[in-house]
Amino acid sequence: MKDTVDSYVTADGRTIGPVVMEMKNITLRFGGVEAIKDISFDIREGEIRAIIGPNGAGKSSMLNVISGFYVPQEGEVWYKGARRPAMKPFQVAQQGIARTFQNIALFEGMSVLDNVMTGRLTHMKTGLFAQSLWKGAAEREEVENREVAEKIIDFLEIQAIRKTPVARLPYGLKKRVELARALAAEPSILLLDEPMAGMNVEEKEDMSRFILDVNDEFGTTIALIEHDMGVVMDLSDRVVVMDYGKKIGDGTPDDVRNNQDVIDAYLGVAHD
Ligand SMILES: Nc1ncnc2c1ncn2[C@@H]1O[C@H](COP(=O)(O)OP(=O)(O)OP(=O)(O)O)[C@@H](O)[C@H]1O
Repeated sequence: MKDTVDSYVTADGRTIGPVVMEMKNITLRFGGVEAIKDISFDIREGEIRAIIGPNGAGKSSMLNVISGFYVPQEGEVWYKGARRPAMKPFQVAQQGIARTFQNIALFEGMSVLDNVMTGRLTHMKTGLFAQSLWKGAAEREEVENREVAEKIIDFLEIQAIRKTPVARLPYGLKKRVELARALAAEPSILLLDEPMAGMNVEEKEDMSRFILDVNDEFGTTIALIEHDMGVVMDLSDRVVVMDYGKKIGDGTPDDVRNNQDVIDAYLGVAHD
């Protein structure tokens, strides 16, 4: 039912809209290695969609296809009802798709606020030339960008460290700053690359809460990849499971939890 209806309301009262992104028969090779083998799935507006799988399953490769870092040899990416041509990552970002990275990619010497401001770059219309001609527009833009950045900093409860250089922050907070920077782009789809990796239990709980709050408050569609099946089950509306580059499960957390192929993959049952 959920695959065909335009929109539906979840048990916790959130509205999940129609399909916003569709991966159709994606195959990605690195030389002789097929990292993704003929995988199709979709992402609906407003949902939290997880892609999970054991080590080497192809999750990062898939996230990199969505964000434009890799162009698949076969298959199509459809976004907002149109086939997306091969694009550079910055063009994908301009289309409203923001991401975080597994190995935090922040400017360590810059303050939290300045890092979050870099997330506004895709929104900056006034180039250097225009700025020199028309200072007023550039100033207005700066004020607007700062307001968005400050709102997100408040929302993610990192006001107290807004002036602190990122290098001085513990790992869990750096991950939160990275989330803030991605959100500053006001994305339609937010891609999270193993947002809970390397975190302790408390930090994982915090991150889960912020992901849920972002989705609820801003209505942001979220697609995340995660190694650990447990942490995403409570968080996600639907889950794609990959193993050895193939899709072995796709559905609600309960669907995939009861899927024998998924159970085998996580228990390390031998493959043909
Ligand atoms: N740039 C690359 N060049 C060559 N092979 C690659 C490259 N990136 C990934 N692979 C291979 O593609 C397969 C899928 O890797 P990928 O990193 O997408 O899996 P993953 O599910 O994200 O793994 P992990 O959970 O360990 O991060 C692996 O066999 C990997 O060795």
